[in-house]
Amino acid sequence: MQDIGFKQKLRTRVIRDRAGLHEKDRASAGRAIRETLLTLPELEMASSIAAYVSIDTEPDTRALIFGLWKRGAYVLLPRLLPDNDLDWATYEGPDSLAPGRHGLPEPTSPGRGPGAVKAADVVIVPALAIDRTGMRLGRGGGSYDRVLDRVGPGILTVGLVYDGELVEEVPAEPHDRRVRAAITPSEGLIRFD
Ligand SMILES: Nc1nc2c(c(=O)[nH]1)N(C=O)[C@@H](CNc1ccc(C(=O)N[C@@H](CCC(=O)O)C(=O)O)cc1)CN2
Ligand SMILES: Nc1ncnc2c1ncn2[C@@H]1O[C@H](COP(=O)(O)OP(=O)(O)OP(=O)(O)O)[C@@H](O)[C@H]1O
Repeated sequence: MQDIGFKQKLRTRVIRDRAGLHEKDRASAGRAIRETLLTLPELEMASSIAAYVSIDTEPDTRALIFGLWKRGAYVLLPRLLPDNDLDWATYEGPDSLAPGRHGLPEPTSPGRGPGAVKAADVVIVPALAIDRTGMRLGRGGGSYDRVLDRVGPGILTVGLVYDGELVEEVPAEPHDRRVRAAITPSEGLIRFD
């Protein structure tokens, strides 16, 4: 119970700190993260990649998604379902997104079901904070805990955070799932196992 309060405090702190960032910080963080990802061997070899379209103050992922698609990868993007689970559909270019629930930019192509993420070779995950064991704090819908549960053991799951969001400890509840790596703009890729 104490952990739930701590989780909410950490979430509020990160969201407040992110609100102080400027558009250029978001863009430059996105650029650094994209550079790291586009040159990562696992990404270069991946034929199918699950990603997400950045919103608000998240590090920008649009150029990353476009870059992956341009080089011929099959990019899966989430669609938020009523129970906060995620459906997956393919990115078909910048004009193939439209606002869904909460105004999230979502793919307009047909949904392939929550299980479709199992076909991804790499899964790129949003996060507010990640600790050095890979424990991750999200928005609180539990969407990605379900996603990470479905993904096989050999698949790279990577959370994208700003510098300073790689923290000492993210409090964990039993349903929480770890990512195998994180990327920060300054440190690049950090693997946890
Ligand atoms: N870019 C991005 N896409 C994502 C996620 C994410 O964290 N980032 N998600 C990660 O799981 C899922 C969407 N989850 C979301 C859940 C709530 C809100 C949201 O803004 N909700 C309220 C504010 C808070 C609230 O009332 O609870 C709102 O509409 O204002 C947005 C996304 C899937 N897609
Ligand atoms: N496998 C699951 N099936 C259904 N509900 C789940 C599952 N895992 C977690 N949840 C629910 O979702 C909520 C998750 O809260 P938590 O604070 O852990 O989310 P989060 O990991 O920070 O968010 P997200 O993964 O959406 O970014 C809890 O209320 C939990 O009961």
